[in-house]
Amino acid sequence: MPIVKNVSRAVSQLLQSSGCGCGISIVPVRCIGVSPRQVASDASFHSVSFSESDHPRVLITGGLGQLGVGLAKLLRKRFGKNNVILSDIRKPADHVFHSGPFIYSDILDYKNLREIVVNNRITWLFHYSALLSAVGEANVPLARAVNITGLHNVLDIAAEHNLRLFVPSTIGAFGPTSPRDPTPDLCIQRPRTIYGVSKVHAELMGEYYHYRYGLDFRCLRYPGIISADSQPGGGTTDYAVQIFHDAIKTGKFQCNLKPDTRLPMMYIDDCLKATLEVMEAPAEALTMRTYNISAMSFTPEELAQEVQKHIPELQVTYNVDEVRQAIADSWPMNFDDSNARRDWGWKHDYDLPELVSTMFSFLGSDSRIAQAN
Ligand SMILES: NC(=O)C1=CN([C@@H]2O[C@H](COP(=O)(O)OP(=O)(O)OC[C@H]3O[C@@H](n4cnc5c(N)ncnc54)[C@H](O)[C@@H]3O)[C@@H](O)[C@H]2O)C=CC1
Ligand SMILES: CC(=O)[C@H](N)C(=O)O
Repeated sequence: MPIVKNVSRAVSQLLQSSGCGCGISIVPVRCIGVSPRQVASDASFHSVSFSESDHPRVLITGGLGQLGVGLAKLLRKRFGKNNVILSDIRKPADHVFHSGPFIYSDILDYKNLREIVVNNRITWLFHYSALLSAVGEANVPLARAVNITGLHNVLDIAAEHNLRLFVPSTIGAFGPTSPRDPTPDLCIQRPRTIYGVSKVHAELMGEYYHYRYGLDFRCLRYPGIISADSQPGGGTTDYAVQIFHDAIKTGKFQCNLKPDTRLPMMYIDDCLKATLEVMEAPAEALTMRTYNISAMSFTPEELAQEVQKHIPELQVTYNVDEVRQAIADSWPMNFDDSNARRDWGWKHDYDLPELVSTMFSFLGSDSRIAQAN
């Protein structure tokens, strides 16, 4: 009890003091009573620290989705295979399992997550677990648990163990009352999906932990991400990946959004590059902790026209999914990422033509419909 009283006193002193509390290390609420920070400072398990020149020890949560395996590949190239641990609640494919360390981790299991961080001396955490926009609307209680309760676990563990924490946000963190063309970093955010609400919550909680506890929180709002070797996990922008597979396999594509629905999009290599860059950026360069990043913006019709330059026989029809269409109609059409470009030199490499030709060279023009017939 005396410890709790002392911490409470410290908290109330901080609350009464002016300013943001940057640099003042106060334990997050959950740690009161159980935090290793209350163990004597010479406790050996907590005394290991890494110098600036050492590689970070990385954990990726939700790493078996569309983005995590590619992120692990990039980070392993940079920091060494064994310094990057992929985790998820799903069973990894053989090639993923054999490509580097993998561990089971359910982000809703706080103690297990903490154990993984401690036992593996994790210093950087990329928190990718989430339910995306369309699957989130189909299962709101699960989306609320994973995207909000799971985030709370991650934030507390990251603050408790002084981790550098990356949490992706999304164009879906904006809503119908946000300016949509373009959408700046700071504006009204009233999303109407559980996904969007949970991501605004993540942005705000991460920034709060940064100012309140000194957590090194970094966040990028990703556009819809397009990748060739991984499937999207149930979002509104999934059509922009599916069109390539269907064009190659059948020469026909049925789009679930209207032809003129404009959304910001990005090739996965640009997305992962930005993620590593913002994590490596010196803290002094970051005037904000949550940034929009942008590359291109297109409609299904414009994407189909670009794809038809490679597969002219592609037939596109439209069968609108009302849920996805309503979501898309409330999201940004163009994303203003000028702050990211100014602060840490963000620059994308792929515009629409490069994206489409890269997707086809990756997916293999050998398997084109023309040859399948
Ligand atoms: N892919 C995209 O277009 C975009 C993605 N993002 C964000 O990037 C992150 C990664 O996205 P994706 O890889 O596309 O997502 P995804 O839906 O493909 O993968 C999410 C992963 O989270 C895992 N997961 C679910 N419940 C879990 C739990 N209780 N514990 C641990 N893991 C759990 C799933 O098994 C899945 O492998 C997400 O936070 C997403 O919101 C943001 C904007 C765009
Ligand atoms: C843009 C995203 O966050 C995701 N791809 C989705 O469509 O839900």
